Amino acid sequence: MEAAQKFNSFLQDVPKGFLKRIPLRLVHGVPLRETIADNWRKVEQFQARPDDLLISSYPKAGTTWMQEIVDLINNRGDLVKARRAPTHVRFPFLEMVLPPPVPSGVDAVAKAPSPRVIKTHLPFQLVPKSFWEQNCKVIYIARNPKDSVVSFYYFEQMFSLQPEPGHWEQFLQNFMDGKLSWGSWYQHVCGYWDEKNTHRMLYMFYEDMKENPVREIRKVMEFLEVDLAPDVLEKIVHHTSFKAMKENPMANYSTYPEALLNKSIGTFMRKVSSQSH
Ligand SMILES: Nc1ncnc2c1ncn2[C@@H]1O[C@H](COP(=O)(O)OS(=O)(=O)O)[C@@H](OP(=O)(O)O)[C@H]1O
Repeated sequence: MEAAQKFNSFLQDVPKGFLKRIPLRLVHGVPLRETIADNWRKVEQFQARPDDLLISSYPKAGTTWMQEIVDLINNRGDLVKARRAPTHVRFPFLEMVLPPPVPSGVDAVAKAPSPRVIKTHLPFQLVPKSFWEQNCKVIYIARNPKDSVVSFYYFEQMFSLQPEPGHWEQFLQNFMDGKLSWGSWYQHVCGYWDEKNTHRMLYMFYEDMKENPVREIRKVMEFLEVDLAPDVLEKIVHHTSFKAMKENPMANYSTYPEALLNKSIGTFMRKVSSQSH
């Protein structure tokens, strides 16, 4: 909890006026928040280490869910260790830029001890080259576009730095045109799919994880080369269920600063949609 308090306390020093919705700017043809675009050189030049694990997805595809699964696997099902800090503190978000003095994602990764588990929403072509040079493992999660865009729409209303989502019809059109943050859903999921056999990549589907979590978590264990007893696997399945994570303040973003995530509008984990079963 201490780490979360530190993260939140940074925001008390943020000058007024920094907490506002930020327009997007193209970075190599991909729309990103201007603050991310301004910091782009640092992201591009990021130096990965061979034992870094990258967890990547288009926004709202189940990144947080995968982060929790990976953390519990890495900690052999130890709940106390997995609850040492909230998601956003446990896993630095590579391209994230929050108002100063909050450290950027690149700076947070640099401070994290190895082996590092790093989050990104960058499309394949924007992932820093060093990840591939170092032959890092990557877990990619894809979710169907309908649920992704609905989830994104609600999230954009809550997250105070993202552009105003506006009316649903326009938001949906922007999604289909690849004009939302992190670009085209289609190019995102296809970009990683096309490269999945040329890199150490595990390509996962949100819907498969819902359908059969035991089977899918086993895949992640194999990929991470961790063998766990059946009862530990069962424990991980239980603690990474939607219900358990929604009730876990270290996994449900309820500790995220109110100034950034307006929780009076909704919750990070909304509900399990019908398509997701
Ligand atoms: N355990 C579990 N089971 C099923 N679904 C889960 C789980 N954990 C997170 N979620 C849902 O994933 C959505 C958030 O996706 P991300 O974590 O990728 O969001 S983010 O882009 O990193 O902000 C968001 O989807 P919606 O509820 O549809 O908005 C979360 O509820």
